[in-house]
Amino acid sequence: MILIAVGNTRTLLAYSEDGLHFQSISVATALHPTHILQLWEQTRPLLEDEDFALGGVVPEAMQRWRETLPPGRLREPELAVFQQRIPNSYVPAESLGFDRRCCLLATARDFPTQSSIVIDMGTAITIDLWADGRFQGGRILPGITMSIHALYLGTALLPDLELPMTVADTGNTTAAAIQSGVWHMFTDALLGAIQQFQGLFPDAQVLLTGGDAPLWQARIPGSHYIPDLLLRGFYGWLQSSS
Ligand SMILES: Nc1ncnc2c1ncn2[C@@H]1O[C@H](COP(=O)(O)OP(=O)(O)O)[C@@H](O)[C@H]1O
Ligand SMILES: CC(C)(COP(=O)(O)O)[C@@H](O)C(=O)NCCC(=O)O
Ligand SMILES: [K+]
Repeated sequence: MILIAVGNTRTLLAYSEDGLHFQSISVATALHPTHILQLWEQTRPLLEDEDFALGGVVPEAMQRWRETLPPGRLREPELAVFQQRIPNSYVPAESLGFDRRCCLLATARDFPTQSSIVIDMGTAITIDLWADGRFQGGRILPGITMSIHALYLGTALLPDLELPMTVADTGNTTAAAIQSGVWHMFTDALLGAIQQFQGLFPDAQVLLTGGDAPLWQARIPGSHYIPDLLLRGFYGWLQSSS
């Protein structure tokens, strides 16, 4: 079975035999599924009767996948299984993002009794709290690239910068000032959320994932970077669905 996880920027295709180790590729979500499958075949040939599992947070891109893949070969994970595994008060229940669900499922399975703060640094950033055997709720922030781009779009004179950034406490060029502002905004927002959540649940560990997580890990003391957290949760979700 090939897992397809559609994020706002990147789509992951992955194969695993044990749910812990993944062969995967990350491609632009904007590409057509036919093109993405061609790229996948450079990693691992598709079987004649290959099964697929689809989840994501971009309805239009997911619809393209449904139209491209043979109907009998496509599974989508069930909300009821998530609701049973992850008690929560999110309303409406179905609105919680697929990526957040997957990360919570993997966290709850690996650390059922320990509190965890799950930070997913993707197109947007989510900070979700697993504690006392339930999803306690979380925060949604703009992502790093999106924030830098928003300064460019909303002003006449600010340039569009690319990651990674070099950062000073005080910037003495426009670029350095933007980098300093964005960097400190996120460092302070993440450290502040961690401090508040650990005030509620002192045993809470910090798990980091998502495309921008490697850039930030060094700034978050004691955090654990888990690159495949979403895929691990997605895989486990499908196993318990069948
Ligand atoms: N090749 C790449 N293309 C675009 N963004 C990338 C790439 N590599 C890393 N990134 C960074 O990763 C972020 C997207 O992270 P990801 O977890 O893939 O997002 P999503 O799940 O929202 O699609 C972007 O904001 C960008 O800063
Ligand atoms: C918050 C998100 C945009 C993050 O997605 P990403 O940036 O990683 O692609 C996504 O989880 C989403 O669209 N969620 C739906 C709303 C919610 O979770 O409440
Ligand atoms: K994500």
